[in-house]
Amino acid sequence: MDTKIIVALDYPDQVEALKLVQQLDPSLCRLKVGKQLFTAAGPRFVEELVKRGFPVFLDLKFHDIPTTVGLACAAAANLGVWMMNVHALGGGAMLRAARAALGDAADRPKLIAVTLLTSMSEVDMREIGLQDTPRAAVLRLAKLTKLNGLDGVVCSAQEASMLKQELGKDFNLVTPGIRPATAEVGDQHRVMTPAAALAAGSDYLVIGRPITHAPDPLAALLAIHQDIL
Ligand SMILES: O=C(O)c1cc(=O)[nH]c(=O)n1[C@@H]1O[C@H](COP(=O)(O)O)[C@@H](O)[C@H]1O
Repeated sequence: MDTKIIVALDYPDQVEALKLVQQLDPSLCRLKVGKQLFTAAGPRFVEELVKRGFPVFLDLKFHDIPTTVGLACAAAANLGVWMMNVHALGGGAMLRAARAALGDAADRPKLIAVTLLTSMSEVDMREIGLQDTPRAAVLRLAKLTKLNGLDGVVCSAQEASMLKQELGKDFNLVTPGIRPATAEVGDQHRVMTPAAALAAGSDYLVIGRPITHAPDPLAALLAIHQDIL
């Protein structure tokens, strides 16, 4: 099965992460390694997950000068990951450098750009000088991302139907901020349930705490699968 669920392995170290990974297999979910686990466990752990057959999304959200980001993307590709990301706010030159670093082989990693973090509200945007609405900012950054040859964006599911319509079905939409109806929202602002997110056009659902903080994470993952059948 080509699963659309990406479990965010937001754990303090590889021992904790492996407790969940050992219960999973690649037909159930893809795995995301983000800043916390990567900083603690390092690239060898990413390679271990790849070796176990999981498509791995390396979520380091690169945002730096174009040369640095290009070199970082090339290093990430060497780990054998399925997907990686950068911040669209890094600008066109940075996006082009990231994309160029991955080459054109059929099995290159997918490269996506974060538009506006799902934790950001309109109030947060004003604080950093962004004067438009979240939808307008996301659309603008997604267009910039597509123009520069990337494979898709990270956005909230609340923007998914607009982006599918504007940017076409082949442009991947990866949506965090996914909350089953009974889950706590936490620090996320622009959230949606798994079924609603898929109906809106999300290609992949990134889900962390509703699974990793559940008393039985595997049961929580299986319940989400049931929900979206
Ligand atoms: O790039 C991401 O994955 C990401 C982008 C974004 O805008 N918002 C967002 O929450 N994420 C990541 O998605 C995951 C969401 O986790 P939960 O909020 O626990 O489900 C975290 O690992 C975040 O780092």
